[in-house]
Amino acid sequence: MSPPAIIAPSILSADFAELGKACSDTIAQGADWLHVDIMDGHFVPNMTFGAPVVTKIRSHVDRPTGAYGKGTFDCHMMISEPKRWVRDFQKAGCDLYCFHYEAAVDSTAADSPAGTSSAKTSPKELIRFIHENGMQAGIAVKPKTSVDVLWDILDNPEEVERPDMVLVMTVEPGFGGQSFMASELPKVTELRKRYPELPIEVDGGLSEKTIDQAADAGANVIVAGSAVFGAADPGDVIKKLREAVDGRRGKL
Ligand SMILES: O=C(CO)[C@@H](O)[C@H](O)COP(=O)(O)O
Repeated sequence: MSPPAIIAPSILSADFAELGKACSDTIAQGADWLHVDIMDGHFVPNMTFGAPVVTKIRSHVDRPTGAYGKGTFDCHMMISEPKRWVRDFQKAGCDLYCFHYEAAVDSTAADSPAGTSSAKTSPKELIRFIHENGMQAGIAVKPKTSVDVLWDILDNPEEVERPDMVLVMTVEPGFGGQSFMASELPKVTELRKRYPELPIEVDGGLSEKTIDQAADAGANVIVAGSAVFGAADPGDVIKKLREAVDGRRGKL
């Protein structure tokens, strides 16, 4: 059976002037995780914030008691040098460090302090490094990246080098409020067929209007920014997203 729904509102759509309160309110309204979008202005054409802000908002939400637990900080690293920031984000309170496949394999990444450069770091090595630093590891793919690049990584016999979650982007990363790309769902279908128990996250354009398609494909970790933070009743939206996913468990 596919894993249960995990609803992870993206705080990119929250009021940044009240970010700590937005985080605690959203968890109180029924969210499981908080999806924390980290953008460097290089890997994506937008910037958000770094580890110091994560440290501050972390104190507004109780830490999860186990893997995938309530209060998980799911940090989506839209950055060119994912290895460089692993230790900083672990110290800041990140629980799940989700890097982009495209950034890990891009050997044109800028120079970094010794031992921290992402250049020539394979996804497998990076996953191992994230695990060694006490976090769960996620791997994300942009819309133009084929899901075929993931089979070798997911089938790795070395458990410490296998990701705990795959994130399939359903928009081009960089901004909230974009239209959902249903064209990305065959990736989710294929992942769910091969890995019945793998947490599969979808991110971008998820709402009450698009959740049924994503849930039918087999996604169980649902990121929603504008749909949650723009709602009159965020708790009701979170509940409906959860019902759509959990209603399909056992039928996929
Ligand atoms: O990673 C991103 C954007 O790059 C997302 O997390 C968005 O923040 C989701 O926002 P909505 O599409 O749900 O408004």
